[in-house]
Amino acid sequence: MIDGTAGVSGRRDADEALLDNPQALAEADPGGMLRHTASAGAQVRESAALAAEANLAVLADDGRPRAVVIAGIGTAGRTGDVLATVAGPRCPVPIIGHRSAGVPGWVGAADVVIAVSASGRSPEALGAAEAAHRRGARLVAVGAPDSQLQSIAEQARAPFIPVPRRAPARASLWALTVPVLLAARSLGLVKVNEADLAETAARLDADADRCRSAAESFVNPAKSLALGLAGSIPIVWGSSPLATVAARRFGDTLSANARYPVVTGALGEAGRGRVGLLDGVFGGLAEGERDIFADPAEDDGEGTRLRLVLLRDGGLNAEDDTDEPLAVEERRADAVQTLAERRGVRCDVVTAEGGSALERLASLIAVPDFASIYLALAHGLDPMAVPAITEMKELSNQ
Ligand SMILES: O=P(O)(O)OC[C@H]1O[C@](O)(CO)[C@@H](O)[C@@H]1O
Repeated sequence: MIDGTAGVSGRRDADEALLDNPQALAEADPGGMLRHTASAGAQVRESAALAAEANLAVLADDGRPRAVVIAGIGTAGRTGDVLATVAGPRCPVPIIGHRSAGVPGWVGAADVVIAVSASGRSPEALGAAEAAHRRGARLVAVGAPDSQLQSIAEQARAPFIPVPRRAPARASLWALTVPVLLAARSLGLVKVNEADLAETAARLDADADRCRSAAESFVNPAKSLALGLAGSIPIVWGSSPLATVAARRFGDTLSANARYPVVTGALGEAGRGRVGLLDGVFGGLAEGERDIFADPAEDDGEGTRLRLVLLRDGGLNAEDDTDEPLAVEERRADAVQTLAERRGVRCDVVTAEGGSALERLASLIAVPDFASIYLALAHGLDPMAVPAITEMKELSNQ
C-alpha cells in the first residue's frame, strides 16, 4: 500500500537536456555526489599516506596468516572483493569477505581480520572486530576517525587507519580500499607498489576529467552511458573476475544512486544460465516488437528493454593473473556481443586500460560510477539521499 509518507519524488522519464546544463546539474546534486566521486584519485593518495602512518608492519610479525577475512557491509564489503581480485588466483592464502556480524566460526589466532566501516559503526564491522580480538586473531581496522571501530582497535592494540568521512560510503570506495590493500601488502599477500597507486590515482583523475559535468554528453562517456541506460533494465556482466568486481560495483551504484534494478555477474557464469535473459520478454521479444518509428516520449513503460553493459578486461592482464586463458575470456565477450546484436539488444562496452590490476579495475569503475549519478540526476533523484535506506534503518532499528 502506498500511503504517501515515503517521500518518493523524481521523474519516470529521464530529462536528457538536464545533463548538458552544468548549473541544473549542480542544483540537482546538492550533496555534491559528482564532486565526491571526482575525488577518487585524491582518495587513493590520501589513504596511501594515512596507511603509511599506521603501523602496518606489526602485522607481519607473526608471519603469513592462514586466512584473511574482510568484514564489512555495502561498500566496505566490496573492498574485500577488490583485494581478492587484485591478489589474484595465485594468492597463497584464502581471502574471504564476510558481510554479517561477527566472523566465521573457524577464525582463530592464525588468521587476520580486516574490519572496514566508513562510518566506523556498522554492526557488521564492529561485531567482527570484537570477535577477532576475543579469538586472538590479528586485527586491522579501517574507518572513520574517533569512531567506535577506532576504540575497539585501540583496545585490541591493533592498527587503525583513519579514513576521513566526507561523503557517503559508496562515494568513498577508494579511500576505504587502499588501506585494505596496503594491510594485505604488509602480509605479503598482494603486489601493489607505489607506482601502481600513483598510476591508479592518475587514471581516476583523468576519468573524472572526462566525466566532468561541463563535458557534454557526446564527449562524456558517463553521460552517454547514463542516457543509453535510461528507461532500460541494465544487465552488467564482467568478462573476467576483475571485471566482475567492477560489474558488481556498478550494480551497487545503479541501485543506490539511480535506483535502477540491475542484474550483475560474471560472464562465464552468465553464459551457462542468465544469458537466457537475452531471449526473453525484455530482450529479444521486446526488441522484435519494437516500432523503430515510435516516439520514445510516448513510451508507456511497456517497451522496457534490456541494455547490456559489458565490462571487458581487454586481455591486458598478465597470464599468471588468471586461471583461465585470456583468449577464452575474449572469445566469450565477443560471443555475448554477437548474441546481443542478433537479438537487437543494445550493448555498451567499457574496456579496461592500464598496466596493473588495480589500475585496470579503476578504469572499469570510474565511468560507471559517474554514469550512475548522471542517471539519477536525469530522473530528478538526489543521488546522495536515499530515503529507502534511511527508512529501512528506522524500521529495522539499525
Ligand atoms: O561502511 P559503513 O559506513 O559502516 O556502512 C556500511 C553500508 O551502510 C550504508 O551506509 C547504508 O546504511 C552504506 O552506504 C554502506 O556501504
